[in-house]
Amino acid sequence: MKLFDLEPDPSKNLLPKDGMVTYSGKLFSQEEAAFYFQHLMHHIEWRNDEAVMFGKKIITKRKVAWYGDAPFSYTYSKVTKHALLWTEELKNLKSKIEQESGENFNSCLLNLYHNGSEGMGWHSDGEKDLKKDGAIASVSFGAERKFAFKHKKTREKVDLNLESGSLLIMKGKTQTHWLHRLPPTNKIHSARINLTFRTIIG
Ligand SMILES: O=C(O)CCC(=O)C(=O)O
Ligand SMILES: [Fe+2]
Repeated sequence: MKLFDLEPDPSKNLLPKDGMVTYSGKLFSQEEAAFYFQHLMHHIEWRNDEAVMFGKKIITKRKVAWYGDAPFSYTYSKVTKHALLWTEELKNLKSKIEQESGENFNSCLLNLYHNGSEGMGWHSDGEKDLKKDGAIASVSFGAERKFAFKHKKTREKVDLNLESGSLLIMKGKTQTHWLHRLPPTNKIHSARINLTFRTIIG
């Protein structure tokens, strides 16, 4: 019997309804997480993200990169991007996440937040290029940040902390009924890298 609820339980749904979010906690040791953080920081082709907001093209401070099985084109924040082909390390990460989640992925969006001033606003990942109700696996390395969900109708909120080396999975109707965000904070002065493994349909 588990006496204390300190360990994350990957079979527990964190959402009260209308979707499924599970948190596996730290899947990677501190050494592995440090290795991947450094490796990704230096070897990923990071670019400032372009988005269209209120009809104007803006460039975000956050950096992004997009990798996959094939040079897919993908429309995100109203701008079309093309995937680069997997690196060895990304392939290794993908197979570990596939084993752990029992899901398959064919692409990955990476985000680099240089410090707490950079975040991502409320959104859901329901773009038409994504498999409908497909699982999205989110892996974090570096600074621990808060992550939040908000129900689109009832406005109920669910928050959690995403630790370095951790895995979060969103699936089922989550993107239909819930928004999520990475809130900015003035308490964090170091970088975080996030990878979201996804399934693109051609
Ligand atoms: O950085 C994160 O944890 C989430 C990123 C995200 O929501 C996205 O890329 O769609
Ligand atoms: Fe997202």
